[in-house]
Amino acid sequence: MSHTIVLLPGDGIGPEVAAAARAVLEAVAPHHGLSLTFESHDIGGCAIDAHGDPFPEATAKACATADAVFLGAVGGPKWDGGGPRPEAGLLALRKTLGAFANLRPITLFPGLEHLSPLKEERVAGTDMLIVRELTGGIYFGDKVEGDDHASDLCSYSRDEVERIARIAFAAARERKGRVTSVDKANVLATSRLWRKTVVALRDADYPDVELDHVLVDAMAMKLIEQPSAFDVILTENMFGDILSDEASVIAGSIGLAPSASLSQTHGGLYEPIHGSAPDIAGQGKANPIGAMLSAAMLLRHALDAGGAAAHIERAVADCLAGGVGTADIGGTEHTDAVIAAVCDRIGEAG
Ligand SMILES: NC(=O)c1ccc[n+]([C@@H]2O[C@H](COP(=O)([O-])OP(=O)(O)OC[C@H]3O[C@@H](n4cnc5c(N)ncnc54)[C@H](O)[C@@H]3O)[C@@H](O)[C@H]2O)c1
Ligand SMILES: CC(C)[C@H](C(=O)O)[C@@H](O)C(=O)O
Ligand SMILES: [Mg+2]
Repeated sequence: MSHTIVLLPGDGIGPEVAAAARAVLEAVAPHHGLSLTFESHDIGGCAIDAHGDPFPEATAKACATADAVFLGAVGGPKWDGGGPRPEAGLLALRKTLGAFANLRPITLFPGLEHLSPLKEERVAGTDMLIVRELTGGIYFGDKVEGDDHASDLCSYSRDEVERIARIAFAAARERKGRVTSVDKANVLATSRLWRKTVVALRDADYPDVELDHVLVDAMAMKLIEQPSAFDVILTENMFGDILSDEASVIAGSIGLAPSASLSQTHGGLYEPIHGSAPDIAGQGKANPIGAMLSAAMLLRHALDAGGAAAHIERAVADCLAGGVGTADIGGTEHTDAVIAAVCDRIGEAG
């Protein structure tokens, strides 16, 4: 049986890293008896330019029927001057797929400890999973946008909190058994509902999982103070967005960080956590590793192909340990050379 993967390269470095995801998927597939079919569609700024819409109907249809969707990145200064926003296309995609559970693993690769802005002894042992709620909160509440006044409503229901918390508790059981829930319960009503719901769920269904709560401002500090203290970090949409960029740099570079956005009704959406990086687009400087590791997450979560996922992850780790890399991780290679090195390694280790 062939699996259909929709590629949404998007804008800026999006096409460069989407090519990396496709390359590793094509390299690994024959070793694991997988047959993959790829389709590419427009989203974001390029879709505004071509169709006047950041999330065209044809893209929505293709994504809905695909086994999984891979997205490069959207956005850029070209579309910042008013009119439709590229980012609206990504938010509509996440909502349409019901991709509520955004998993952002932050792993320190052996041999890359020196890249962290933190001292090596402080960063050693860092291995955390950020579980970010992705289809609720302030991103999706009612908006008022006027010249003299604007507002964004932040709203969460108990059900929305419970379903993302279940993902975090289940993940913790497969890891070190600890969840840190991050909120702003000293100020926000949504955070107080969040905390109450998370505590009740843990007590009822996950009493074996250790749970603590940290306010988001303190969390921004603690991540830097002691990143290795954390196992699973559970948080709402906007806090997760911010903390995951911070955490990615602790492990060396935002270019290394992958993500999976899981749905109850679809195979999910897979994307590196970085953006379209207009400052380096088209120069061969984009680190493709986050995209490749997102492709591995796609294999594991959407296609139940854990062996193929681990095959990509081993090839990536071997190449990084061997000093292959783009400038953001201290290397000298062009994006395409990193892609070629990882694909060669996949072939050798087949
Ligand atoms: N998922 C997405 O599509 C997504 C995510 C974040 C930002 N964005 C959009 O991207 C645009 C640019 O946003 P930004 O500059 O704040 O964030 P960004 O993540 O694009 O870039 C931040 C910094 O990280 C660097 N960087 C990012 N990815 C890299 C990679 N793979 N390799 C090497 N360096 C990398 C960039 O060069 C830049 O210096 C905005 O329009 C924003 O809305 C999109
Ligand atoms: C582009 C933007 C809508 C997006 C987000 O905030 O979710 C991005 O920052 C991310 O982290 O995927
Ligand atoms: Mg972000």
